[in-house]
Amino acid sequence: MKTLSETRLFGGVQGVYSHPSAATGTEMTFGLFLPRAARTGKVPLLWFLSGLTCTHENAMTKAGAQAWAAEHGIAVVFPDTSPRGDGVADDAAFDLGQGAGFYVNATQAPWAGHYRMWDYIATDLTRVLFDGFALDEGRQAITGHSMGGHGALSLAMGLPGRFASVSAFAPIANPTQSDWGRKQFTAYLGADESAWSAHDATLLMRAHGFDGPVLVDQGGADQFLGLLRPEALAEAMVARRQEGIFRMQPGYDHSYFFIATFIRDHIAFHARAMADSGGSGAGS
Ligand SMILES: N[C@@H](CCC(=O)N[C@@H](CS)C(=O)NCC(=O)O)C(=O)O
Repeated sequence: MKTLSETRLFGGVQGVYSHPSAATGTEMTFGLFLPRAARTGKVPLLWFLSGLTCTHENAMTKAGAQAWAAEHGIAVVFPDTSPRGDGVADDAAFDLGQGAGFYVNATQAPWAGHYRMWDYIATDLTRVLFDGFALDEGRQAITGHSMGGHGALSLAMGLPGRFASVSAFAPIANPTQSDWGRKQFTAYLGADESAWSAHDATLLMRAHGFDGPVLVDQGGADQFLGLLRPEALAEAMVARRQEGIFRMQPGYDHSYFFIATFIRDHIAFHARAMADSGGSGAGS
């Protein structure tokens, strides 16, 4: 692992690091905020998965998470959204290829070689984080925005027991029924739609839900509402009797201004759930 930068803020440290990933076969960059408490003991970890076109940097610099993470004594990791580099397949469209990994393991050419973002998050980056930093593997939670909200919800429901809580800002909530999903799943996973359902938050919610609290915020003036399909997830949460809160926020769009407005609530929500979850030890 290489340290690219470490900068003091809110009494903690905002680091940027890179490391070789066996999952993607590339060098990957991530941001990690460690609160002051990490100097003397292991702290809980919140994952923040970003959306289309983002690198590790967007949420790290624009979401405003660190002030509240420092207050609650929790770390926040900001992973990249895809493998990158000259030897990595790409597409001219902003919603496919580099910056648009969709948190799946691609099985189709030309993507299968490097686009393994599920394994990257679930396994590779997990080991780098818990082996390299003062983080409590038994206290993890996950959030994300848009494509990253899709990633957070599908990883949380796909890896039962791992995350104490899950939240999302304007998630791509029902990708198997949206052009933000069908296009990418066809490219990465192939035309057989049976391989897609493990990556659709609405279908996962209908099938088994999440064993813990869920918080979803959606802007009412989001320019991508038709692609995000929040109503499908909200209906599935009610049908499942899922513990959780779905909030429509009138007037808010899809931007980081929306995220920055509500991030305080999400950090407090996850801090509470991770404190309740026991911690120290058996993270899976
Ligand atoms: N560039 C796209 C929109 C991409 C977009 O809105 N990306 C969101 C995530 S889905 C984002 O976080 N962008 C980066 C940023 O705002 O910093 C378009 O023009 O339609």
